[in-house]
Parts: sequence; C-alpha cells; structure tokens
Amino acid sequence: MKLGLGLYRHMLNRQHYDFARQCGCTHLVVHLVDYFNKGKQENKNDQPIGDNSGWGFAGDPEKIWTVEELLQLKKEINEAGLELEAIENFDPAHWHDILLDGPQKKVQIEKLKQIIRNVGAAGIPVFGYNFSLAGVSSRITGNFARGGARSVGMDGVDERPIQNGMVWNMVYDKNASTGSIPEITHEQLWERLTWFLNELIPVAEEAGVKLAAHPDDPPMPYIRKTPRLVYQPQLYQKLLDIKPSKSNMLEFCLGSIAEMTEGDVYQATEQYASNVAYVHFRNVRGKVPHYKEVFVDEGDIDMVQIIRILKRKGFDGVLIPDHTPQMSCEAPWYAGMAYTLGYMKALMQTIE
Ligand SMILES: O=C(O)[C@@H](O)[C@@H](O)[C@H](O)[C@H](O)CO
Repeated sequence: MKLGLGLYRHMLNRQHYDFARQCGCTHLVVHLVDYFNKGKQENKNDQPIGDNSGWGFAGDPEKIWTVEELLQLKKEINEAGLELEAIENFDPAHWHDILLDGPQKKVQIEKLKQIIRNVGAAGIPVFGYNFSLAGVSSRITGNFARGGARSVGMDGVDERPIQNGMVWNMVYDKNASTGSIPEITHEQLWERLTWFLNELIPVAEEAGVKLAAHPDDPPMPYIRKTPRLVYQPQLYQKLLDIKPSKSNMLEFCLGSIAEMTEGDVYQATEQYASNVAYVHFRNVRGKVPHYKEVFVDEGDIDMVQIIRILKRKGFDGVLIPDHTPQMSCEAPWYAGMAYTLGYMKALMQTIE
C-alpha cells in the first residue's frame, strides 16, 4: 500500500510536493479542474463547499489537458521525489452534456476519449470521476470534529432544483435560460452511465488507464431533484457489471460508503478490494441525511480494521486522506493533512 495526498489545482507547485514528501507520501492525486474558479469560497485550501449556485465556473470547453502539459506536471512531481498516481475529476465544461444527455454529448465523449489517451500517453495510471448531476451537495459546515475543529456535514437534503447552465457543482453556461434542468429517473441516469462506460472503457483499456468511479457524495437516492447512482454499497457492483474490465475500477471513498444507510463498510471493503484503484481514507460520524466529517481516528469507521482487510486482500494501491477537518492554527489545511498522513503512515507501518 502507498501513501498519497490529493492536491487542488492551485496547490500544484514545489512547496506542496515537498509538503507531501515531508508527510511521508510517495504518491499524488491531482485535481486539474479549478473548482474555486470565480467562486465565492474564501478559504481555497478547504474542500470546495459552495451553495446552490455551485462551487465556481467550469473551465474552457475548447481546451483539454494535453500530453505536453501532463508530462510537464509529471516531470515536476517526479523531480520532487513523488509519483503522479491519478487525476481526479473531469471538468463539467468537457462533459456536461454527457451527464445531461444534451446535444453535445457525442462531441464531448470524443474530448473525454482524447483526455484519457493523453493521460495514458503521459504514463498516469488512474483517472477518477464522479458520474453525478448534483455532484457534492447539501453540505453544511460547523465545528463538528474533535476540539471544535471546523468540518463539513449534512443535516437534511437540499431539495432545490439545479438551475440551467449548471451541473456537477459548477456553472458551465452563465447565459443559460432561466429555469431548472429536467427531472429524470434512476433508470435514465443508469442509461447515461452505461453509454459513457461503453464508449470510454475500451479507450481506457487501450491507453492503459484505470477509470475509477467515486460513489455519490452524499449517498442519497435523490438530491436537488436529481437521481443518484451509487448511494448503497451494492450499487457499486451494478456499475462494475455494466462493463467488467481492468479499466472499470473504483475510487473507493470510505467516508461516503460509511454514510450509506445499507450494508457495511467492512463488508464493502472485502467485496470490492480487488476493484479499487485508490482509496479516499476518511472518517465520518452518522449516516445520511445526518452525518459529520471528523478526524480519521474518531469516526464510526475502525480504520485499523479497514487497513487490515485491504492488506489481507492484497490491495497495493494508493490511500489519500481526501478531506480532513481544518485545525485551529495558522495553517488549518496543512495541519489537518499532516496529522492524518502521520496516522495513516503509522497504520501502514504496523501492518507491513
Ligand atoms: O476532494 C474533494 O474535496 C472532493 O471534491 C472530493 O472528495 C469529491 O467528493 C470527489 O472528487 C468526487 O467528486
């Protein structure tokens, strides 16, 4: 097992690579989408939170990540002594009509195919994605973690429909007509996912890239009047069965799985370990629609048991903290990450 850190786009620089190394990481997961672009959030080191108008504005639909820029990023990361394991998330600018079944979906799937080919050509093994209309939604913030550390949670479902021009937390068309996106069924959303996987998995196989699916965050059947896909552990199996492949893998988010109302996170870890591309190693207290994100060692999940299961199952991929509560000091994000990475490193040493 390998220790990694997830970095937002504005953190992709030597200072953050050195910070990751100093915390014992060998690998990085990078977010290339600028979630905070023209958004309202002040603390951009905290995870994106947003409101019903989303996190920020999507990127340039005409600009996809090129092999050259991915190679340059990888080179800088390698020079700092780290490996680039994964890119996390597509930009809504590149796939809004794939999610919404809009008129540009065929043009956009070609863009995603090119992105995956570029990622493979740059030697980056994993691409994480989250097939969701509402994306990460219904979040509240508060001093929920130990010692009053600021963190996020959920206390009821956001029922407000998503306005036109927005999907997956971001605005891709600020001139869209007023009104909200059409309501659809779960079946329709699964059909969209099936089309996406059938188109993209063969390309990913050829490019040597693993596509890794994040479960719904939060895992509710509906949010903002839109259906969700993987909101119970067994629905991950449904996603895998659509297109069994070594490129159809999971971005296994322990926090989201523990928040699910059915199943249990240990059984899910047993069941899916061999399909996991990488792990979001975070802890929570409670289940949807009422839960809180907390420190890695104080939540409902026994992380020691999880790491033992992963070891027994021969999981050899990367674990990242994903989110942590913000600690009360001059550098809240850094302290939270350093604390969590130290805990994870110790756990990994204990079982190695
Ligand atoms: O890193 C973050 O802060 C989050 O945006 C992710 O955990 C998110 O849940 C996944 O990338 C899925 O969108």
